[in-house]
Amino acid sequence: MTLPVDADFDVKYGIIDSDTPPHTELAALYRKSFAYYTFRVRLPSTLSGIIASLVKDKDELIARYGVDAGADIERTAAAITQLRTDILNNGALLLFEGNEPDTAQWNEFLEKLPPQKRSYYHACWLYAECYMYRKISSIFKATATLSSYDYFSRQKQTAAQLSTEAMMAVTRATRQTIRNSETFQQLLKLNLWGNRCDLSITSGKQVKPTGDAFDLVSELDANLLVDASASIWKCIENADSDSSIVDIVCDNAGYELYTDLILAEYIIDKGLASKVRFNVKAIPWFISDVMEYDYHWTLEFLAKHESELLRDLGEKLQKFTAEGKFEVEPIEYFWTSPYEFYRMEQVQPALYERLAQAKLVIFKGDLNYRKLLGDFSWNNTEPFETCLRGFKPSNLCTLRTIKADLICDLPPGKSEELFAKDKEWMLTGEYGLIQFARK
Ligand SMILES: O=P(O)(O)OC[C@@]1(O)O[C@H](CO)[C@@H](O)[C@@H]1O
Repeated sequence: MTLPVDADFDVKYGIIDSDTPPHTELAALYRKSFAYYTFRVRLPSTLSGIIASLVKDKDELIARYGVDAGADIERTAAAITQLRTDILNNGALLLFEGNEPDTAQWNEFLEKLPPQKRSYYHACWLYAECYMYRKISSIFKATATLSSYDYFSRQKQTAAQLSTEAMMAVTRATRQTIRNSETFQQLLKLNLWGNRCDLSITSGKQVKPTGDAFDLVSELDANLLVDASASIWKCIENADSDSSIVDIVCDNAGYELYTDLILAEYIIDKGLASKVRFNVKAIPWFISDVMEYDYHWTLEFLAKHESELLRDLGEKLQKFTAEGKFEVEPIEYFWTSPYEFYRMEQVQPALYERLAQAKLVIFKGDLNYRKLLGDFSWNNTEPFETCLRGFKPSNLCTLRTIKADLICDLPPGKSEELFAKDKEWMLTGEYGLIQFARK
């Protein structure tokens, strides 16, 4: 984390020169936090990337959306440049104006924030970062020609294409599997480490999965700091459960989504559930998050692949989707709201009740982890249950590679040991967690 040296900035915006204090909301207010680095460096770079690709793809966009798109591209690039400037100047989190389905919910949320906490550096990190992605979406939605354009789609598709080798190796290794705890735990871990390939952590730079995925899973066991995979197996193989549904709350497209599909295929093939539901994002989100279109694009990518192995897999998964064994859930704006999950029952009771139908809910990735823990600096040994603050619609687990400075449920001394080796160990995605909470 190389930070810009600008004492004036810190003085002007009241930045505190410390880590996030214990038991405090995470915020870019703390100079030594990852949130500060995110707002000073990562997000401005993400926005520059969007502007650059609008300029680069202008002709293609005009060919696709018509000549009026030319002016919309100019306006959009200007609005995103403004957003970047606002972030670099600790601007306010203003109310949204468009008539998108979630505008009222967002505005109600923003209006309830204390006025002194309604700016990028003073708001809770989770709120301010979600706000930025919602704001980008509103800029595109306000145009006549680009309102349905997914400005991250090319990056997501490239990520999938770059993963072909890894996909072939994993597909080959999983055509004949056994229904047992060991195999299930391996696939769960494969799925966990798939979360390393996220584009928002690199501000959009591609990450190519290399090496044999299953060898890597074994090698990475030492980096798995909490491993509740055996308890998750017990939960899912339990024949007494009334429910036969597993929910996956998805994170990234590309290789990670592929590993979600492989885990889901196993769950269906081995009769561990009759349906796997995929919960995807309503708007382009944290660069690489899965939207409904990405799900179908990925199945099509596999089904039309030159490799017979991937083609067979793609066709099988398309059939699962047509038969309702795999289901993409209807658009749900709660996932792209700023709310922590402990507030779901109150804010979006229908979603809470829907998750309660599942025998297991799998939360993927770092941002979902932040929402489970509520972007809060828990003590690193505090129990997962405590940190969920009562959120437990069903049995739930989290598969998260660690890319942000919050954590819980570690064995005493572990965090200190890792900090002694590398003071940035929480930011690299090299370490992972599989945590579980029984309903
Ligand atoms: O949810 P994901 O894809 O695993 O990670 C999202 C992420 O890159 O974005 C956040 C910061 O911008 C971090 O919490 C995390 O590193």
